[in-house]
Amino acid sequence: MTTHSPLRRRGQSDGHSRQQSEKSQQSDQEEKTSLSTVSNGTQTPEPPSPDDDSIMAPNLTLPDRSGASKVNNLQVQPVSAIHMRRPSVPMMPPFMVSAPGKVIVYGEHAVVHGKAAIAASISLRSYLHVTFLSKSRRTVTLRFPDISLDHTWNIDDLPWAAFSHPKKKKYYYDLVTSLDPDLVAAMQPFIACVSTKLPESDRRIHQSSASAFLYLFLSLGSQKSAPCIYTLRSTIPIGAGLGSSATIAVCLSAALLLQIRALSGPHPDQPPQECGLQIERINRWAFVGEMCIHGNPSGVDNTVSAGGKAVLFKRADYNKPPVVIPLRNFPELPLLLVNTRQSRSTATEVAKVANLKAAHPRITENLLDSIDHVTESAHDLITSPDFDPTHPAALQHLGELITINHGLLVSLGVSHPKLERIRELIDHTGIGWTKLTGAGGGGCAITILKPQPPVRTPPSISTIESDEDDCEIDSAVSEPPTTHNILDTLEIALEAEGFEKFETTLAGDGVGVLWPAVLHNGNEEDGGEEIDQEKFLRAEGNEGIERLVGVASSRRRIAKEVREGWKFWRT
Ligand SMILES: Nc1ncnc2c1ncn2[C@@H]1O[C@H](COP(=O)(O)OP(=O)(O)O)[C@@H](O)[C@H]1O
Ligand SMILES: C[C@@](O)(CCOP(=O)(O)O)CC(=O)O
Repeated sequence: MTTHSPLRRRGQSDGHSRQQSEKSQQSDQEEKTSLSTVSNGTQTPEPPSPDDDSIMAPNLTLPDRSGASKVNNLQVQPVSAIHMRRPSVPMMPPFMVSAPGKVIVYGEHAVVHGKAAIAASISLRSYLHVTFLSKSRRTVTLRFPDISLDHTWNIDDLPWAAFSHPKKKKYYYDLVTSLDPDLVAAMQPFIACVSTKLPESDRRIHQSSASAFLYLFLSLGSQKSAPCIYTLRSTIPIGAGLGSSATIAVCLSAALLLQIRALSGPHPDQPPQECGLQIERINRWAFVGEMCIHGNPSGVDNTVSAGGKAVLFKRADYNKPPVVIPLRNFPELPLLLVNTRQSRSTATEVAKVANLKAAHPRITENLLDSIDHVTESAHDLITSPDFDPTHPAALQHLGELITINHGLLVSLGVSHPKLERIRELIDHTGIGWTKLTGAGGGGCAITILKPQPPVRTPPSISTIESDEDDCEIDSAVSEPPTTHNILDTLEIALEAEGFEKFETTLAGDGVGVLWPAVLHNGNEEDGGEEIDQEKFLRAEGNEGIERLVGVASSRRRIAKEVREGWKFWRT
């Protein structure tokens, strides 16, 4: 099948959309730049027109409204098959977007006290698949199997009047920094009916994801919005400090903005400045989605998720927006991420540090200052003109800062026995430098991996007891170990203690687009493998998701290599 402008309907020309006439009314410079890029005919997707009877859709059974998580009995007709029968009918094939999670590499907690922090994207990602339905459906469905959410609204019932009222209407180019209480109230009945039969805690999770979607859908769409199914799956553990909620918000923002043709590209030769504008627009609306889930987010998670790479983040004055400086030179370092599976509350951990500061002001302030120096040192190195991330001394420097930062966080009292146990297991292998990431008190630890296998023979991990004195070196290991087999052994040890290990990279791409949802996996029929909703839902676990739609090329070792089909805005 063709991959050229698949969503452009017959008879439509560039630059005559509803959005473009809206655009002509606004005045800010950012929009003027963008307007010209859209009308330049970049591959900006076209939305379906509700008046266009020619739009065909996959033949989906009606979604289950019971809130059950099971995959419905979907009968998705391959787009190419429909094409063959009715070549003259324009099609609305599904498309996908994807956004990465994040880790705080240096500076958590200190950042709460006005110091800088560095956060970077990771290669664990959320993937959103958008399936178009025939216009007669008039429904929009959220299908989020990770949290067992499956809910359908009738588009015509939604509170469009409230959201399109001239005093309330926000456009895709607007900067929205707070949720409008009247709009939240208008939306509330449609959120209250989501997953009503579930226990309170689960219902809250469902309803916060649903409200992020609905607020964006009602703000960016119109009553004429295309009936669609939004299916989301993620390889990011939820609530482990990896910014899972921000990835949902970024995916929804990007998908909805693409559907209303408010974005240009992405395409490989798009100028970086133009790419930056698209990312900024996605990020603005992702922040709105984050506010629906979190109330008062700092904005760092959605910024890293939308733009990828890394940022220096600082909020000296809580009455002003944070300072966010992109770190384009941040190296794509290999990273080991271990989830303690110990739930924690960010608020509790932040309060611990505040209490320590009240009890020991000078000492705590010195610890926070030292963390600031750690972040500053990493920042100075990364931004120095002769920085070479492949140079062992540079990596050693960044690694040592990781170790120092962890020690300072321990002193602040925000580690946890499980985090210390993970650090102990990893330190004994000598494969890298480990610290807790995020709030601590549970959550995740990160290890920046050394490029070469360690020269010394590591201990057999099973012999590492919690007490350091009991550690024994297993001299039976005769072959020099490779990083690969150390990691395999480590995985077994970590899993045996209930931890979850992920191998990922730091500072990769931000939001990505797969338009249409077709991938070239080497084993497909002519033109690529179509990713329909059914296939996407059937992919087993994180590995299945990565194998089916993952952005990383199997030859990922080559920096920046992504799977053919996925496109990114790169600045
Ligand atoms: N895979 C997912 N599917 C649907 N919703 C998700 C998913 N991941 C995260 N969310 C939403 O984000 C919320 C988690 O946010 P939070 O507790 O801040 O964790 P994190 O630190 O991972 O962002 C969930 O309650 C849910 O509303
Ligand atoms: C402890 C803190 O610095 C980071 C918390 O990160 P997370 O909630 O674990 O992703 C708090 C904050 O920056 O808001």
